Parts: sequence; C-alpha cells; structure tokens
Amino acid sequence: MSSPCKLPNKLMSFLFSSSKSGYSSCDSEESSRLLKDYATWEFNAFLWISLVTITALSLEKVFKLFRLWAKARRIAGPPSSSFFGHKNFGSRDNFIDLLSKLHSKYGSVFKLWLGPTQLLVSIKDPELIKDMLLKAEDKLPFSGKAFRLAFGRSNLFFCSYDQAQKRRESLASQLNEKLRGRADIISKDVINCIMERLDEILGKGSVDCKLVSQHMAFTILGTTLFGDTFLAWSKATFYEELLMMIAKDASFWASYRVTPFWRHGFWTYQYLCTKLKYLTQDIIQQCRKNCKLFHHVDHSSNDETMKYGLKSASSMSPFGIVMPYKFFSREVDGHLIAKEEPYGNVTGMMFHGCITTASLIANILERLVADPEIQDKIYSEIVMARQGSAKDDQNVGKMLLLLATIYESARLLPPGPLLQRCSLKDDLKLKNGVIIPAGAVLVVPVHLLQMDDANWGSDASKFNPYRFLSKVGEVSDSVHLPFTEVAENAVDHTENKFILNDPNENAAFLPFGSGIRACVGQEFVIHGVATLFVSLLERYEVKRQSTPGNDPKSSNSEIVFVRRSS
Ligand code: HEM
Repeated sequence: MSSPCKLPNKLMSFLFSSSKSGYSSCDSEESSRLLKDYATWEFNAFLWISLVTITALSLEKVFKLFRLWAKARRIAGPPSSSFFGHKNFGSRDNFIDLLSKLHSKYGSVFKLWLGPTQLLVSIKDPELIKDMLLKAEDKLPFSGKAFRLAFGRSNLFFCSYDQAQKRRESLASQLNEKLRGRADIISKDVINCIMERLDEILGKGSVDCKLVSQHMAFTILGTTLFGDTFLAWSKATFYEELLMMIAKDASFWASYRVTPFWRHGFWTYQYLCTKLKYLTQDIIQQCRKNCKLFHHVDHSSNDETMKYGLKSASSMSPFGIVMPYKFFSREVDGHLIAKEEPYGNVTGMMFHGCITTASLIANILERLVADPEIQDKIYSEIVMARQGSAKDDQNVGKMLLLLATIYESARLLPPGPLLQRCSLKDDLKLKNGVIIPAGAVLVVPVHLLQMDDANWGSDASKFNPYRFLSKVGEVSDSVHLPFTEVAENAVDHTENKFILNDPNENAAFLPFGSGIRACVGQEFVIHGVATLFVSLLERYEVKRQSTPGNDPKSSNSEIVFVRRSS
C-alpha cells in the first residue's frame, strides 16, 4: 500500500491524468481505491487529533484541579465534607449564619469547599476586602450568564474585566460629566411626572410602598437612558411589568449548568425576554427618530441660538444622560462592538438600576416612617436650603441630613447577595500574605460587615444618619467630600455646623461595592434619589397607616402620603 503522505499527490496526479486521457474501468477501480485510502487516512488523522486535544484538555483540567487543592490547603477552613456532589447549605440566611460562625472560628479569611472543584473564600476584614476588591478584576461567570440569557450580549456586566472595562469607562465618564455640571440630573419634568403618577396612585386608595418605589426608580432610570422620549412612550408600563417578571426568574434559569431547553417554563421565559428585547428596540428607535428631529430643529434654530446666546434646554433633549452616541454606535472608543451588545447593555442597566434603586427608595421611605423626627429635620433642611435659592434649584448638596439618611439607608439595606469576585487567570496575593488560587470564588458577607459593631460602633444595627456627619473641626483632613463645594455652608438645626463624611472612607461601607468593579452609578443614584426626596418631602409627609390591628412598628404595614399644606 502506498505511503499515506504521498496520497494527496498521487490523487492529484491521477485526477489530472484522468481528465486528459478519459476513463477506463481499471482507472476507475484505482481511483475509488485511492479515494477510500484517502478518506481512511483523513478519518484516522481526525481521530488522532481529537484524542490528543481531549487528552491535553483533560490533563490541563486535572492539573488545575491539583493546583487548586494544593494551594487551598494553605488557607484555613473546614475540610471538604464530601468529595462528590454538593453540600446543602439551606437558605440564604442559613448560609450567612454559617459564614458568620466560620469567621469566628477561622478568622477573617477562610475557605469552604462547595464541591470538589468549587472553592469559596470568604473575607471579612475591611482592609483585606479593600485590597481584594482592588486586585480581583473578574466576576463569576454565573452573573454574566444571567444577564446574557435574559437580555442578550452585554459587556457592561460581563464576568471578565478585560471585556467590561471600555463600557464601564464610557458609562462612568457620561454619568460623571453630568454630575460635574450638577444641572438637571433628574429634570423638573421627570420629577413632575413622578409626582403626578404618585397622585394618581394615591387617588386610587392604598399605597404599596414597594410598588411605588419601583415606579419611581423605573421612571428615573428610563429617563436617564432614553431621555424625555421615555415619558411619552406608550409602552412604558408594559416594559416595567415585563422587566420585573423577568427579574424574578433570571437567577433561576441561569443556575442551570446546561441550558434547560427541555423545560416548558424556560421557553415561556425566553418568550418574555424576546418581547422585552423588541420593546427595547422600539424605545431606541423612538429615541433615534426624535434625535434626528432634534438635530434638525437644533440646526435650524442654531442661528437664533447664536444670535441671542441661548443654550438649548436640557429637557428638550430626546436622549437621557447616558445612552446616545456611545451606546448605540457600533464603536466605543475605537472598539467595534457586537450588534446585540447595545441592547444587552441598556436592558441590563435598566434591570440592575431599577431593582437596586427601587429597593433603596423603599428602604428610605421605611426609615423615614419609622423615624418621624429625622423626617421633620430633613423637611426643615429642605425648606431652609430652598430659602434664598432659585425655585427650581435642585442642588441637593446642601441637604446634608438627607444625603446622610440615604447613605445610612443604603448601609442598612436588607442583605443582598454576597459581593462576589474572582480572578479567572492569576492567583491573587492578599496583603496579609494569603494566596487565593485562580478560579476560587471570593465573597464578602456585606451584611455582616455593615452590621458589625467593630466597624460602626455599638449602635451598628440602628438607624443613625448622624454617623455620616461630623461637626466642623472634628473631621480629619483626609476626608474628601463628594459635595465639597456646598458642604461648608451646611447648618444643622441644632445650630452646629456639620459636614458630610465621604462614606467610602469607611472600608466597611459596601452597598455599591468597591474597587475595580465597583458600581458605576453610585454618585448618580445618591444625587438622583436625593433630588427625588426633596420634591417628595416638600409635597408629602410619609406616615404609617394606622388601621385597627395594624402593628405600627411592623415594616409590612402600609404607608400613607399625607399632603402638606402649601
Ligand atoms: C441604589 C442603587 C444601586 C446600588 C445599590 C448598586 C449596587 C451595585 C453593586 C453592589 C455592584 C457590584 C459592585 C462590586 O462588585 O464591587 C454594582 C455594579 C454595577 N452598577 Fe450598580 N447599583 C445601583 C445603581 C446603579 C445604577 C443606577 C447604574 C447605572 C446607571 C449602575 C451601574 C452599575 C454597573 C454598570 C455595574 C457593573 C460593574 C461591573 O461589573 O464592572 N448601578 N452596583
């Protein structure tokens, strides 16, 4: 039999010769034999290459696993109870309790095997956490998967930092640009629209605090991304409902290792996700149309603008402060982006922003209802800040008690999921010398940390906004204030001068995360929610509904908005 490496040449020469001299039966036998040999040779080569590749990949996996086990041995923690399968940790509260107990036993860093290949490392020391959050760049593939499954490709919430970095920077620079301008973070029109909607809901009777907060957050986020176009969009209510329905199931469907195509519920979920995508496309198209119109009007009115030195009012803009050119062009800072990505990013932001902002608003309302004294003081602060300033001035920087109340409510937010990170490629060395192997899941039990007396004093579990305020002269020079330019003028009602501490100075303040993957929207949200509460508290007093049999201290009882006499 001819040597296999000569086969292709032979085959080629045969094909050429046969085309010149025509077919004989002998030639055709020879040709079919050659073709057969060639096919066998190709098939064998394919099998060998597959075998070598699979063996190399398996060896790499086994090697990584041994490396993980070897490196994890050096971290304190309970031994793995079972080599096979998962350990059942019960509910989320049970799991947090378990972490708390293990921290008391093993110190500020310990490991916990979730399975033979899944290593979790929990960190509770604020300084080590700060160090880790600066160094660990990646997130768990799970969170990226939940976003991708629901909203399509999204680089903003991608697990690998390399992929997310450009979009993060682009979003952060747009938000910060607006914040630096201090103007109209939430425009007067948006606030009016929110108040009108609230009046409408109040007219119908009882108020569900969570639902009202959700509507408010949704309007704020929608107008931030899509501008005033969003206020006139007829499908906004449907969009909100759909987003919330998807939010309920997103983690569940993402928790499957293999996408569960066989489950009917999964297809219903996918149907809702597709509907949401079409709605996102619809609002984006509306924005584009308005943008063209806007540019047209803008160009034609340019002469007038120049002549009278007028600037176009920001409320006229059809876009919000984030989205336009950067998010819907195919290129961001020289990087070409996939066609799907802008929709994924925008819907992902709506999803994350609405859920987190809604829960913050609801939490602030609950705190104000439970503490009417603080509510009264904030109201006086608003009235005082308004005196002497223009009627539409929305500079919330002067309202230090309000801002401190927002920080404190964020600190006391009910326990969210753990803050999680990982380093996908490299091992991570913490400043206490502990080496965390690449691929380990790093978690920060945020709630434990934010309720820890060691970090916040003996009243850590109590609502006390004053912990974020310092008397003038008592604050250290190292404290940088986010609203510096106005903080100096702030006066508390006890007639002492107070200034607002930067909450991020305390490494245990983590409602927005910290470090390299910290929340991009933190300052925007604080500023936006403060603007909302200025208008809300100017108009209403929030109280607990006092119906017979209703425990006034229970946080489940309904809230009423009592209109203030103007
Ligand atoms: C009360 C409201 C909000 C809270 C409590 C919140 C909280 C968080 C937290 C805890 C993270 C993870 C941080 C980390 O791992 O260190 C995060 C990430 C993020 N947040 Fe927020 N957020 C809020 C609102 C917003 C808003 C309104 C936006 C956008 C306009 C936004 C944009 C983002 C982005 C883009 C990320 C992903 C960062 C990344 O993975 O690289 N957030 N947020």
